This record gives sequence, C-alpha cells and structure tokens, in this order.
Amino acid sequence: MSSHFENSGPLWRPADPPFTAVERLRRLINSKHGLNLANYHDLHQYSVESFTFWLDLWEFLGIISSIPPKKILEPGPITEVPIWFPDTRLNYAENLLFRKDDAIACTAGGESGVVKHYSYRQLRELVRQMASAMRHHGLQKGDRVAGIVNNTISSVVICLATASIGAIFSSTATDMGTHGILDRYRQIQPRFIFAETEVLYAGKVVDLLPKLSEVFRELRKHGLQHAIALPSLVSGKEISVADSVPLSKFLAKDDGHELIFEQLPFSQPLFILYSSGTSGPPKCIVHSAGGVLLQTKKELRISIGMDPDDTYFQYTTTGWMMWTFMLTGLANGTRIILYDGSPFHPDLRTYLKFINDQRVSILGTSPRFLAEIQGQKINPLQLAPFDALKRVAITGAVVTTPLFLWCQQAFGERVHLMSTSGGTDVCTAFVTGVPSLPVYAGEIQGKSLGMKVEVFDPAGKNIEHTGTAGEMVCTRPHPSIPVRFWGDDKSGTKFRDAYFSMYPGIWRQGDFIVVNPRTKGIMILGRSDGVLNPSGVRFGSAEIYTVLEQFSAALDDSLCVGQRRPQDKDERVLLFLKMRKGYKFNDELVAKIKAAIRKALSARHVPAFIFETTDIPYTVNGKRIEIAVKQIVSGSDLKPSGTVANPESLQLYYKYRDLDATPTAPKAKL
Ligand SMILES: CC(=O)CC(=O)O
Repeated sequence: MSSHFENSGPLWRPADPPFTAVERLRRLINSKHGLNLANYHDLHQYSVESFTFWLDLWEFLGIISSIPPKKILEPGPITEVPIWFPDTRLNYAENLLFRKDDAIACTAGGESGVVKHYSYRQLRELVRQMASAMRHHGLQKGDRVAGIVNNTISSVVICLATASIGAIFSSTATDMGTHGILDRYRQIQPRFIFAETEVLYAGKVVDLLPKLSEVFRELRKHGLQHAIALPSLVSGKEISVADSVPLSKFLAKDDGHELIFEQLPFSQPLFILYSSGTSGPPKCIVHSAGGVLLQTKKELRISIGMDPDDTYFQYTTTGWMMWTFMLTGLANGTRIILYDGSPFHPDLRTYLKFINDQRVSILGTSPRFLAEIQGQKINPLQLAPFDALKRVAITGAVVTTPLFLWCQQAFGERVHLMSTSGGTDVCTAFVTGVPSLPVYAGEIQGKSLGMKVEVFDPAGKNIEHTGTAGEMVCTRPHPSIPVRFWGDDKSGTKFRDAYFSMYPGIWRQGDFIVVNPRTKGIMILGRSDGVLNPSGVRFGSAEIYTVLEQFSAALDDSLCVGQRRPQDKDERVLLFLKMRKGYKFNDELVAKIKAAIRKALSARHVPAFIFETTDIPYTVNGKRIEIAVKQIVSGSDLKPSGTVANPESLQLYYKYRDLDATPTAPKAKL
C-alpha cells in the first residue's frame, strides 16, 4: 500500500488560538456543562456524542427566532432523518437581514468592471419591495420560485424575499441549457420564475430570449403563473420577452407592505438544489431553512472563522450550493462579494487585482481556478499585496499536496489555506478548516463539528484508525440532512436509496477518503464510484492527479478512470491527458509519467494506458466527470444530462471501449 501522507511538519500554524471563534465555543461549552474539553478533537467528540451541542451552537451563533427552541429533537427513537427543533419558529431571511445599518452588505462586481455597493439598509428595502410585489401577485408559503439568474444583487433580493414569505427558492445559472433547466423545473413546478434576458460572459453578449421562450412555454404546462424578465445585465435596459412581465411592472405592485418575516418551523423547506447526476434527471434535494441556517452559519463562523468585519468572496454561479452557502455570510454581518462573469475575462490578473482591491479577507475558490493561476505562471503577490487576505477556503474538488504547497507560497505564509468538502446533498461541509489547528499540506484539517464522519470498509467496519482508505460515512443524524427529494414517494424510496442503502441506516456520501492517524487530517482520494481497482489494489484518482502536478507546465488537465468491460477479467486504469498549447504528447512524456507514478505510489498504480485527449467532461459546477467516462469506456451507452457542461466531450471516449485487451503499448493507435 502506498502511504498517502507526507511526514512533514505543518504548512501553517494558528497564530493565536484563544481568539478564534472555535476556541470561544469550546470554552463556552466547558463552562456551561462543567466539562474539560481540552482541544478541537475533544470538542468534536462532544459535538457528535451529545445532541445538546446543537443547542449550544444555536446560542453561540445567536440564531434569531420568535420562539426559541426547547426541544432539540422530536421525542422518540432517533431515525435516519429526525425532526429537529420541533417547537421553534424562525425565518432564514430575518437572520440574514438582522443588520439595518449603512454597513455594506453586498458588493456587486464582475467582468464588466462596474462595482456597486449595497448597504444592509438598502438591501432590506430592496427585499421589502420584492416581497411586497410577490405577496401582491399571490406568492404563498411552500410555493416554488425559480431563477435563471446570474450572481447579482437581484438574485440575492429575489431569494431573500422568497424566504421571507416561506416560499422555496431554486436557481440555475444562465449557462444551463434548455434541457437542463427543464429537467429541473419541470419536476419542482415553480409558480414564479425570474429570468435574466441578456448577460455578458467572457466578453460576449449572450441573448437568452430563445431559451426563455421555450422554458416559459413548457413550464406554463406545469403550473407556472408568473414569468418575470430581468433587465439586461449588459445595458441595464428592459427587454420585452413574450409571455412574461418586465421586472419594473412586477415591482410596480409594491404597495408599501412592510417586510414581514413569516415565522416558520425549523424544517420549513427553503432551497431546492440538484444532484449532479450525469445521466437521467437530476434529483431535487429539498433543504430546510433551519438546517441550512445552522449548518452554514456554523461553517462560516466556526470553521472559516468569519467575523462581521470580514469581506467574503466566493466565486460561484447561482447553480452551485456554494451560492446558498455564501449567502449566509450576511447572517454574520459580513460583506459578501457577488461576481458576475468569467474570472478569465479580460484576464486572470484583472480578476486577482479585483480581489485585492476589494480587500477580500476570505476567498472561496476551487482547485481548478488555483491550478489555472499556477498554469499561467502568475505570481499573485507580484501583482498586488493581498494584505487583507486571511483565509483561502478551497472546495469543489481535491486539493493535491503540490497545489497546497504552491498556493501557500503564492499567497504568502500568513494565509490560512483550508480545503473543505461536503456538498449539495447536505448544503454544508463534512470535513473542513479548523482555525485553531495546524495545516498539513494535502490534508483537510478536521471533521466539521456535529458531523460524525467515519471511514468504512465494504463490510461496514470502521477502518479509520488503520490509515486505510474507505467510504466516507456519517453515522449520526445532523440538522441539514435534506427534508426529502421533491417528487419522491411518501416513504422517500429514492432518497433512502441514494444515501442509506449501502450501509442500512447510515449516510454514505460517496467519497473515498483516508484519515491520517498522526494528524487526524483527512484526504479525499476521489469519488467512491470512481475508485480504481486494478488487480485488487484500491486507490483514488486524486492519487494519480497529485503525481501529475509535477508535469503541470505541460499538462492542462487529466482524467483517470477504471475500465472493466463485460469481457474483461480485471479492471485496468486509463489515463487521459490534455496538453497545454505548445506541448507535445509523446512516448517520452508517457514514460516519464509512468516512472513518476511508480516512484511516488507503486508499480501497481501505473495506468495500463495513457492517451492524449482534447477535452475532458465537466459538470456545470466545474467538477471533473469520471464516472460517465468510466461507464463509456466500460461499454455502457450514456445519455448525458443537462448537468454536463460539455456533453460533446463524452464522444471522444467511446472509441476506447474497443481497446486491445493487452495493456502493453504505451499508446494505442486508434
Ligand atoms: C462544500 C462542497 O463540498 C462543495 C462542493 O464541492 O459541492
């Protein structure tokens, strides 16, 4: 077995642990319950043994409710999806709009270069107007409000107004195709839809009208009553769209109604998010207002250490759960940055300068983005001082050890780099940053508080202490387990099949992970359905991607999958490389890569074949799609869903299903 962990010392150490929010929470719990929790690990243990932790957290975070909770769980046996805080009443939007002052709540910027600031007072007024118009048009608790929207102030306003009424918000980004939008919204049957009409992306004006007319027409057959066309994000002018009203006409129905925050149960549905299934219709994951609020506020305040004087910039579209995550920054009284457009236009340097100029203190980004800065040989600290930057929180994919090392040096040793992982399924993180613990390159610092993460072997035995990789499971319920899948049957068959079927009664996340017994840090090695298993050696694709980092000057991207067709006795590993402009794929490179993998991992990790490819499939949320390619090269035909951003790329992989059975040649002539 290869060792997953370096034996080196920490990359970063906390300067002053006593002043972190997580330390304050530990001390509060000690004094409240007469405990002696000595460190984060003790605190985590307490948080997964005693449900009282969630009430402690509620108090610590200052969750606003009209009826404070008395009970933590519905009395009775604890089920997989218990009812949390059954007697409380609250409103998500009220928690986010608790500030009424002139401090900046949102800064809206983008590739156009225009920057606008909105104070908490202004944001409240915009939400009031929107909610008043929505009420006038008949929006009620439980109705669905859909958006085909960019990450702008309007999206924030529409979402918070929806939440103030107790309706359910669901959004897709404007680059989602008609098929993908309808796959989602046909299922949830929105009563209202808000849509951009014209947007700017990568310097190009995109006219959305053809897409909208088809979407509106189809959704009218599924209960749509109000379609609202938003002004152009290019000219600011309203564009007339058939079968819809312009925003100004819709808002003209604001009758001055004050902003009322409906007081709702903790489990009131708030968001519908979508699984990134690459074939078949996406699953519509319903998240509760209370669950999202408590968990995302915990992550931001405790794991990321966000304070009211922070400036938080999460690069995301409205189609990713990180958009909803980012929004809760407002519940910390923090300024959040909304960015509309491509980070690569006009160029990455301009985008990095924007981050510096806005004095971003917490940057949320992805490994793909960081790898792009590295690949373009940009040195951020030569561009700007980044002196406000305290933390870089990285999510969306695995952060390899070399990328960690590069990033630390690129942003300076002062900056706390944290890798986090959770997902759409729980709208929060399972494993995360811990501001009071050191950071080790390539490792996620710890398990998030309240999340009882364990590592199981296929038989359901906990193998965490052995340092062996296995399935990530969560063996205890927590408040942001989804309420249900929209459209599932009464007993929640699809929901249970998705999460609780492999280990009955236990949540299986679908990630393949290993915990370092020395540091307790976590490494995600890939998705468990993409685990590579040649001749019985189980390993994750991230282990191969880590080795490939040393070739990053030549490699633009890569994809590593297992192939096992009906006629094969064993699985073999295929590695696809996408070359950077000006670099050639040849036998010498293949030999060097094989030697590097053999040295870093073992001879049994060396892919049977290495090929050049011109495109690698990604989801619309920027995740590399291994499973679809694995299925294709193993002989299945695949009808890509609207979740695949570049479905045509999948065609490139069909030819490999006829690959010669003997894995000898360094490259096949196909
Ligand atoms: C928190 C996350 O895990 C985000 C994601 O990758 O979907």
